[in-house]
Amino acid sequence: MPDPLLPSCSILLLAGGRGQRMGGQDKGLVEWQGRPLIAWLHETVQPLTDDLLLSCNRNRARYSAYADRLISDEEQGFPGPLAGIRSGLAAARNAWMLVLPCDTPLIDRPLLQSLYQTALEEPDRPVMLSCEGQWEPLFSIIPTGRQAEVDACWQSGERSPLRALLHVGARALEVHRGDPRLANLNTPELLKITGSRGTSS
Ligand SMILES: Nc1nc2c(ncn2[C@@H]2O[C@H](COP(=O)(O)OP(=O)(O)OP(=O)(O)O)[C@@H](O)[C@H]2O)c(=O)[nH]1
Ligand SMILES: [Mg+2]
Repeated sequence: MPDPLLPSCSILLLAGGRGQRMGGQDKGLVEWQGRPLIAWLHETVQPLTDDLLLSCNRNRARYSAYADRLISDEEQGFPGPLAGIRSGLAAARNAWMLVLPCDTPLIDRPLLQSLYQTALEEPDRPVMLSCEGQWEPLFSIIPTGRQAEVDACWQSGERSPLRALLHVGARALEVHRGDPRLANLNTPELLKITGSRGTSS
């Protein structure tokens, strides 16, 4: 395997949700422009890492094509994305873990590389995107050495990824509101957008 473009960085694709706004469908497997949403993410991130994790709570056989390893939440009943992050931090083999949601097929490598460069500046602190002041905790890089603190947050009852990451000192990488790369396809209506992927290098 060639050297990963983001050295020492595991990647966690979050696809463990209920998909309620999508009528209960497993959102990562819903098709957009002829392919499952997760396939677009996989194509973008696969060359970046030597440790690609995917968090799912259903359809493991289908998801196995899109990751090196699958993980699931410890608790049943879709306890929320922080459960996936927590399991990811426990499984990740590298010093950092990049977190991404499964429903953002327009995300590109330059943005992920910017997030990574920002993480390198202060290696012990998480970084998350912020759209003109609105934090986006599911677009983040977390030092895996902070796992015990995130876990302690969870054990104390915290379920918000944002509050958990702020608790461990997260800082922001600012992007413009409406950056098309962050388009989040949560509903059947939004799936109709025909954004172009351009080149993903
Ligand atoms: N592991 C895990 N991931 C989750 C869970 N809930 C949401 N996610 C993931 O977190 C990301 C953001 O969540 P949403 O966009 O709200 O997705 P969702 O929860 O499946 O959709 P809704 O039910 O419509 O809210 C998606 O990539 C989800 O797959 C969960 O309980 N466990
Ligand atoms: Mg949700």
